[in-house]
Amino acid sequence: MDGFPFSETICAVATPIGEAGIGIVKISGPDALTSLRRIFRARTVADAFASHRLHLGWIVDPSTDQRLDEVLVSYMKAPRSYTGEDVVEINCHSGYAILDRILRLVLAQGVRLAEPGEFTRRAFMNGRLDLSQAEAVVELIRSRSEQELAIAGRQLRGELSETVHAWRRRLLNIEASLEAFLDFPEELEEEEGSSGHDAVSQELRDRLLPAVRELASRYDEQRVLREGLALVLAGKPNVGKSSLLNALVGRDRAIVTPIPGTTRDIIEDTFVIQGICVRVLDTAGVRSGADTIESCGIERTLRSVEEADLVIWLIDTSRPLSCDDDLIAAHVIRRPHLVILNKADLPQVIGRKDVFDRYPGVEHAVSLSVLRPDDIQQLRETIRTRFLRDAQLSACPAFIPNLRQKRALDEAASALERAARLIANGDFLELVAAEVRTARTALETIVGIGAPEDLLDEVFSKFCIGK
Ligand SMILES: Nc1nc2c(c(=O)[nH]1)N(C=O)[C@@H](CNc1ccc(C(=O)N[C@@H](CCC(=O)O)C(=O)O)cc1)CN2
Ligand SMILES: Nc1nc2c(ncn2[C@@H]2O[C@H](COP(=O)(O)OP(=O)(O)OP(=O)(O)O)[C@@H](O)[C@H]2O)c(=O)[nH]1
Ligand SMILES: [Mg+2]
Repeated sequence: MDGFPFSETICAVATPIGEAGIGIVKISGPDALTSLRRIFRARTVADAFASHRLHLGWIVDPSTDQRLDEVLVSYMKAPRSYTGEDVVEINCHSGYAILDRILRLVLAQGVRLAEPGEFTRRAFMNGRLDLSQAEAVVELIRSRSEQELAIAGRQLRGELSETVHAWRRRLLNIEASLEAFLDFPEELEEEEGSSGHDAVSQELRDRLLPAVRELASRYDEQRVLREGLALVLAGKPNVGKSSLLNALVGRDRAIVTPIPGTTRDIIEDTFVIQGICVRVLDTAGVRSGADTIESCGIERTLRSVEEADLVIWLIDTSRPLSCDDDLIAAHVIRRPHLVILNKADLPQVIGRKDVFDRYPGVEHAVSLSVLRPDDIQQLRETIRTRFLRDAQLSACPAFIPNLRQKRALDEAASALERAARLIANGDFLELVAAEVRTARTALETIVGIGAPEDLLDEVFSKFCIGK
């Protein structure tokens, strides 16, 4: 990546590559307009390229003068653009060959291909958005549910940034007071007594610390709203796990056969219950004496059970319980779980009592047939009320930090705690000041102030090309 301010002009396809109504090739940097001029013939012969207007014309191959595609082009002159640089967008027809051809024509003008997230990284470097807003852009793109979208939207609008900036200003004020105490210790003692200390100590311990902690705690409490609920379907072979996956997501996602051991690997899909995303994992049936491939699958199943927010353990009630069920039970009971007594439509060999007697740790069991749509509807309702209610109730007012932000908040909280303790013990103010500074620096990484290169690399590597 070249130095700031950037001298290189970058380009990328900003839309999914494939057949679609329109595709966009985006160019940003000092040579954006010059490179466009070489490959664009406006329909009307106006030489001046008005900024923030759409221009209709043709993309032409300058070496052959062949017209390739009729396009609409926009030019956004610096600094009034997304990146803060000169930006050109070519709105062409979308298809593999045409997008590839236009992109290569742009590259041939001395423009280089953008790295993932590089447009947004430039926007960040030019002060168009801060780091938490840049992260919000990715999270907005990744959102699959109303809830995720709402959180990303709040972050993009700068809600987190405002909170962090307000805390930062207060910490800067505290640092200034501490400096003053250090420079004029006699004034502090004579005129203010220890009240100066008290004010600082109260501000740190009673106001800032609880606020920072509260925001950090939302990550653990409401992570499901941000990341979705990880739901794992587990059970012996042939109990109906894959049938349940298909029923929940409403399409034929996994292969279903009467042969036990059909699913060998983890199959993942998502569905949404009342605005909350549920990531559902169908797994290989657990049984002893399986072949090598199947055993690997079983190992994966047990691992995913450990990581699940909720495990649905399916039991086939038309067959007796066995030692394979005991093995599954041992893993499932330690996790939040729901037992499904499946195949209720068949003659029943075991009942609810058999399960509760054999596995005292089981908390909740529902009897149903995965083949009946009404039963699936009922199951969605059970998942919602039993496992998502808390999340939904507390959803509306609160912003929820992501993992990176939570770590920064934790770091700030620890430093604030140490600072408050030092000042209460009457320790050296230099030490207090150092902790306050540590807290401030941790908070600053959230919005990207003084963010080191590798942090930026990490954040922007999550972006797609063309963003
Ligand atoms: N065609 C297109 N659609 C798009 C984008 C884009 O880059 N191109 N966006 C890309 O993500 C999003 C819109 N976000 C944008 C945010 C800021 C600016 C922008 O030009 N900001 C200038 C102010 C412009 C003005 O003065 O009116 C600025 O911040 O200085 C443009 C798009 C979604 N849709
Ligand atoms: N009668 C009846 N058959 C069911 C029910 N649920 C699933 N089945 C049948 O049971 C068989 C096995 O279903 P799958 O969904 O493939 O079972 P699985 O648990 O994914 O099996 P493995 O992938 O082998 O672990 C299929 O023939 C399904 O049609 C049910 O509620 N009632
Ligand atoms: Mg299966």
